[in-house]
Amino acid sequence: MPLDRPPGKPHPYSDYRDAAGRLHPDPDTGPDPRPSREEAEEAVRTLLRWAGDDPTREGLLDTPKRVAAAYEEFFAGYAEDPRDILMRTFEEVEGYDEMVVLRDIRLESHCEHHMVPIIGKAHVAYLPDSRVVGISKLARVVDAYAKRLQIQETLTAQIANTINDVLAPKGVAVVIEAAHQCMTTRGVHKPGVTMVTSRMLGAFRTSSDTRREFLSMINGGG
Ligand SMILES: Nc1nc2c(ncn2[C@@H]2O[C@H](COP(=O)(O)OP(=O)(O)OP(=O)(O)O)[C@@H](O)[C@H]2O)c(=O)[nH]1
Ligand SMILES: [Zn+2]
Repeated sequence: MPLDRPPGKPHPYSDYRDAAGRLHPDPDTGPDPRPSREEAEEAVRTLLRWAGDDPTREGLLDTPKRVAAAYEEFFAGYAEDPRDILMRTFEEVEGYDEMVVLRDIRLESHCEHHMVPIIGKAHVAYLPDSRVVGISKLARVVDAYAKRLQIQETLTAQIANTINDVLAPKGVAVVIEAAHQCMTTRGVHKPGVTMVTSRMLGAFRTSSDTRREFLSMINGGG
């Protein structure tokens, strides 16, 4: 069955969908299969040699295995469909039309330019219309997108757009504040710099009162 994959994304496993919109069941055996674990470990040995070390010395023998396991954690988001996370538990509610805000969600991601950590926090809010989700699901959506190679702008927009699409709320707001290790431990070497990005949709975009209420809540005023 032909799989619909957005252009310019070589291995976003969670975006492999069949014609019915279902995720491809197994990216390891599907078309354009994922490299094997052995190939990944061999690539780590190559990088170790390139860095100037000896992958056969005792301290490095298990390193390729550890790095592959760490990559499974860092990039677990490719195997997740953030839309499913939200669809699993949404409920219809009546009578609650106030803002729901989850602030200070720990964020761990990796920059797509240098593959080094982006560490910070995300604040997510929505104004329910008829659907609400278990709040942990908002944090899971943040993780599902964060555990991929990212730039912060894309990450921010993906989280907001997904919540907007699935919950169809009156509005969504996402703010991310993060430090990029590619700016602290290499390159320009500027520790203490925080990048702040936001995406406001619906009422958060059109109503300055709503936006202000959200910003005051994430700044500790709520
Ligand atoms: N807009 C944006 N830029 C990012 C993000 N993460 C890293 N960058 C920047 O991406 C840019 C990549 O620039 P290049 O000139 O291609 O790479 P580079 O030579 O390694 O750049 P330097 O970091 O300046 O040494 C750098 O300016 C990074 O600071 C992000 O999330 N958003
Ligand atoms: Zn970077």
